[in-house]
Amino acid sequence: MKPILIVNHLNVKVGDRTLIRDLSFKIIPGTLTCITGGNGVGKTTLMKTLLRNYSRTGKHVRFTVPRHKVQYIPQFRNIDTEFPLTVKDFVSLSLQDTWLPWLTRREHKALKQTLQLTHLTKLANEPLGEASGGEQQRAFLAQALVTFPKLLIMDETTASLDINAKVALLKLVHDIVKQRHVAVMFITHDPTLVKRFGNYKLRIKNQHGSFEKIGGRN
Ligand SMILES: Nc1ncnc2c1ncn2[C@@H]1O[C@H](COP(=O)(O)OP(=O)(O)OP(=O)(O)O)[C@@H](O)[C@H]1O
Repeated sequence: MKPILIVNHLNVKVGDRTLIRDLSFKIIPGTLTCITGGNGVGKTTLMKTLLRNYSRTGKHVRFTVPRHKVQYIPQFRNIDTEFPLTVKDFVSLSLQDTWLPWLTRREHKALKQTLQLTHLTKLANEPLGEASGGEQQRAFLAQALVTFPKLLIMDETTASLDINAKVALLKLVHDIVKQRHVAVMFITHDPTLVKRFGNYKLRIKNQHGSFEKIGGRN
């Protein structure tokens, strides 16, 4: 299957400091790749490097999909609990790329489908600030999914959740990977999640990355 992202002999740096050397791997559609490694090894910096070097022809980082088909959910999102933004409005912030101040029929359809997919339909008109941690994470996921990305990069979005909520979110992500045939790169410190939901694992240690298939999954 044609990869979405090809990384070839990439060095990842912050300033003059090299965090990861000679990294190579490929991401294919419909798979979940877990990125693991100790604190400070460069997982987040790797994701930022990939996005910063987005190119269709690059030697070290090459994407085969347009930039708008790659979405990133960052590690920290601050939500102002006082701000009167509903779940639905928050999710639609990724839409509205036309000059129209309202959503098109197609955008409405995408919004409705995505709210259903992420089990947020009932909460659509509730304030995001009042949603639980797990519900907010689903809203972040929905905001990224509403544009139908081909590659979704998630940076430890489960860090603030308890284990049951983490498993529930990853189960949902895993189902979406299969249903929408999207590729997900997911940074995590949690071996249980890697074992249970990952198709591939990229482990970063001592400035090197090892990329391997997990179990018998594709
Ligand atoms: N903008 C920056 N300027 C200087 N140093 C940075 C910058 N961003 C990251 N670093 C450093 O690069 C190293 C890797 O950071 P990074 O956040 O990529 O690690 P990580 O593997 O994602 O860590 P964690 O698991 O703790 O989130 C750290 O030592 C960090 O302090």
